[in-house]
Amino acid sequence: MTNSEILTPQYTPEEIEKFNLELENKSPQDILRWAIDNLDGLYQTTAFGLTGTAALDMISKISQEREEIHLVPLIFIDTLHHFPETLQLSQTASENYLAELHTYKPQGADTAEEFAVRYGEKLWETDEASYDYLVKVEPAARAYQELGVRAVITGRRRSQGSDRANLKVLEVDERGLIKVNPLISWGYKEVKDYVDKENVPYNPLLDQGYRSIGDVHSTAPPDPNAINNDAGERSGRWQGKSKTECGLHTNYFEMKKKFEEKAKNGGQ
Ligand SMILES: Nc1ncnc2c1ncn2[C@@H]1O[C@H](COP(=O)(O)OS(=O)(=O)O)[C@@H](OP(=O)(O)O)[C@H]1O
Repeated sequence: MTNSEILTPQYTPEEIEKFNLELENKSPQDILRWAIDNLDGLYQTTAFGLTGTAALDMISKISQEREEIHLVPLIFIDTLHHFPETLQLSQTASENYLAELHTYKPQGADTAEEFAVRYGEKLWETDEASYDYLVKVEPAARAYQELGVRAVITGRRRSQGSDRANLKVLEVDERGLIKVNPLISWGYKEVKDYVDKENVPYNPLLDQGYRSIGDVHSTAPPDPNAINNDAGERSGRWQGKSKTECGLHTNYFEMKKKFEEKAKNGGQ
């Protein structure tokens, strides 16, 4: 762990707890207004999932009501294994909303082929933890450091279940990074209704039955019975495995330590 990876706190734990009590019953828009007004170094980290695009639209409307041009800048981690539809949406959505987009990729690879040459074929099958570290965790940490990120808006919601069921509006991670979850209390249908009503651009794969969209090799449409059912929203991810998170929202220092120890032992 290097000291430069630990952020100076913006608020004490007691203040964060107090803000959480105040924000718990607020609308996503009010949570976003609060975040924009009260957090330094604020970015939106998004894979352009339905929740993230809804939040982007809300931020754009807040900027309009305040007659401000600048939106919260976006961070997209291009794992090199996304669907073409997701990559296209990252371009069209950021351009439509005039939002500054910072795209980060794994170190030393620009394409899936280059990634395979450098780190091994189908690394997600042979060493999933190292894959997660290389494609998401390390690029995100690099983005946070290079851009001076101190707080991020995420698209996680309680209704997505598993580890997310007990989310708080504000969380402070092990680095001191503040994570804001503005749509925390919305279900899938509420998000979709908002997106439809406000004509928010969304991933066309949703119209083919997909719900939660990550890498091509670990994403499938959920069972049709789970469609529009909150519990099933993320059931198309990592099918047949107990895994429910990609590492981005897991303890950073633990992920990094495991990866570095493995690398030192020649990947064993
Ligand atoms: N590749 C990438 N780049 C930037 N940010 C990302 C990425 N993957 C996940 N996220 C952030 O995590 C939110 C939840 O994503 P998912 O439900 O797809 O789960 S997972 O993180 O992939 O496990 C997701 O919400 P959305 O904004 O709705 O995409 C983001 O805030």
